Amino acid sequence: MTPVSTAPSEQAGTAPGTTTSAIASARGLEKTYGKGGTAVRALAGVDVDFARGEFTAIMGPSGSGKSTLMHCMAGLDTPTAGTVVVDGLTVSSMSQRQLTKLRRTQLGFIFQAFNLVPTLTAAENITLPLDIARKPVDQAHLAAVVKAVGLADRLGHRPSELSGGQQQRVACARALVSRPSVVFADEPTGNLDSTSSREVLSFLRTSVDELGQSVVMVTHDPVAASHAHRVLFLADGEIVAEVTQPTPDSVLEVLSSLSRQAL
Ligand SMILES: Nc1ncnc2c1ncn2[C@@H]1O[C@H](COP(=O)(O)OP(=O)(O)OP(=O)(O)O)[C@@H](O)[C@H]1O
Repeated sequence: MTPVSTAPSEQAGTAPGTTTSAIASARGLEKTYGKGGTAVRALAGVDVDFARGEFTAIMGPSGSGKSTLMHCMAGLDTPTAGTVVVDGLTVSSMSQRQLTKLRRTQLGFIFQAFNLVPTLTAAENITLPLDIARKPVDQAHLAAVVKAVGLADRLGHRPSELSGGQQQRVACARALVSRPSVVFADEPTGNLDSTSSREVLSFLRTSVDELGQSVVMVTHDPVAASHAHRVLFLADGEIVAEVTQPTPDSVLEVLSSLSRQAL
């Protein structure tokens, strides 16, 4: 597919999706599911950099490879070819055991389903990854995260006593409490109303701007993507465009251009 026009990237001459100061990168990333006549090429040689201390959104039509890219970056899926490096560690050559440790200690995850443990309080859910990794809780950082998500008065509640938006904010706090190298969020607002979505997205942005976090989010929603610093667009398993300082309108414009090219 021909690349659509993009906003200027950080460096003149830089390919869409690549920057200089990266917390996570992929080079020549390919993923093919299945074999022979039924094989599906989900990623067709992706070069991408996710900048340190930035909020990056990944968009693209259904089936363009967004989740596959995120899963390969986060060690949840194994690439067919290419390399993935996260915070200096070569994820693509790790054993399953090393990947489990990486996910537990270096990465944070937020999914569309909140995946909270129903019998634990909000506070216990937030510190669960540290408890599992047997790491001490940095009380000052925990307090900062809890304050940023606005959950200080809900910490003793169980998930069933919280709204969907509050549950997702607990999941966000859980993803951030261990100061991961990168937080990967897959459609984090897919189950939320617009008010709760806005709260979760502004919290993700705050976690980047004020707590120095790096966040990568897959979304279908141009309004959600406009909270990011940069939006990457996938089509047919390739990065075809990027927009910096996105607005809902600039994101929609690129999406419409991509669907016109697909016709
Ligand atoms: N486990 C799998 N086995 C076979 N094919 C798969 C598998 N996972 C994904 N695919 C295929 O790979 C392609 C990319 O899928 P992927 O889920 O990454 O796309 P996506 O952009 O996240 O889509 P959506 O927006 O619908 O979630 C699709 O054609 C999909 O059907």
